[in-house]
Amino acid sequence: MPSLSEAFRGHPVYLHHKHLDFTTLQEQLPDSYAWTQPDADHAAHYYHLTSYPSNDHNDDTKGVPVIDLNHPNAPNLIGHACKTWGVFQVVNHGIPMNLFTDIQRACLALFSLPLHQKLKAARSPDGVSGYGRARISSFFPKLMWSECFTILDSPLNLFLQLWPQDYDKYCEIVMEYEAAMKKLAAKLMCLVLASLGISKEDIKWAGPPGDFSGACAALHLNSYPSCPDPDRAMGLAAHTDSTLLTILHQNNVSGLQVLKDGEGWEAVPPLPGGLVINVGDLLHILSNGLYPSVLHRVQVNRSRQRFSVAYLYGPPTNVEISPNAKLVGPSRPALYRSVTWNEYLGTKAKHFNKALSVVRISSSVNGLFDLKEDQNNDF
Ligand SMILES: O=C(O)CCC(=O)C(=O)O
Ligand SMILES: [Fe+2]
Repeated sequence: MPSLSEAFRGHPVYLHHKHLDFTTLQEQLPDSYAWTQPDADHAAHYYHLTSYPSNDHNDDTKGVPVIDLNHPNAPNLIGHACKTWGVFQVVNHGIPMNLFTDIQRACLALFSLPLHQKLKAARSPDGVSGYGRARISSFFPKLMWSECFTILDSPLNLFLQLWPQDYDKYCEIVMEYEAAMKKLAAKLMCLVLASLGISKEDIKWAGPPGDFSGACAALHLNSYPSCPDPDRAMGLAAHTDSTLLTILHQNNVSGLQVLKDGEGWEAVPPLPGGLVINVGDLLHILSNGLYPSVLHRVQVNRSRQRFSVAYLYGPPTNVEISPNAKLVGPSRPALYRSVTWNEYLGTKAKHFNKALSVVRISSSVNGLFDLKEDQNNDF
């Protein structure tokens, strides 16, 4: 089985822009980072969207659902959130607060290093681990106001470059964070599957103990520096994740937005200790289109640096993911052909915003399965 690292390396995207030092760009937004003309309406200009007035009679318009993982009805609440939003926040997830404080400390230390030091751990042209721009940058003509540090498996070799003396303590934090996320992701998988009427026994790669130990994952440490002209800049452009699930921690600076069908962009406010859970493209496929993979983006602000840590979780790279048999029937044909994560990453690298439609086999059923054909999807 190819490791996730090998899977990425097999499907490179080309990030040809040279790196700029954000600390020297605090006066004026360079044209290469200006996504809108001065005075243009940001969201309407880019996505032909306007915010619709919210409908107070409908619970689904009251913001991204927040779910207590210890709630006895958690699977149903999660199912409803996945179906209507493709995203929810969880609290009472069992991850201790000090792990968030530690990982934020690591982010601050890492992104505060001088550019020449960060570039010692730069992503290689065909690789995915290390320091650089978001992988989705290659699909856009303008640059994003963000930096990303991607970690697959162990951060050791990368951190040795950044902190020849101090690498150990930061490695420990990242490894502990990854282990905690892996456990939580398995728990979330069980809840999400239960919400679809699927048991973990139905998912072969979950393994006999049902702990999903063969799962693969990557970690994105993201930094969004304060920006001199936030209305014209873009922190991270709209995309969906190529994962089953993404677990996202954000520091207490807002900026994340998700697209709610028929409503426009909605902010996902940071909750102390809360985690944002995104439905990714592979879960969309597994659910036979019942759960939309959420389109999300990040906006920046003038005065505060934002950090986020995204745990991108998927199956073993060579396992076929297809609409689950329990969700397929005469009145509900399979909407997608089966695809491995490895193959899907290749489809993403080539077709980006059309990747889901490339693996789709049936165009529409009673309007139930509403694929956003023109959305931007990426890891
Ligand atoms: O920074 C965020 O809130 C989102 C990050 C994200 O979407 C990603 O890393 O894929
Ligand atoms: Fe994302």
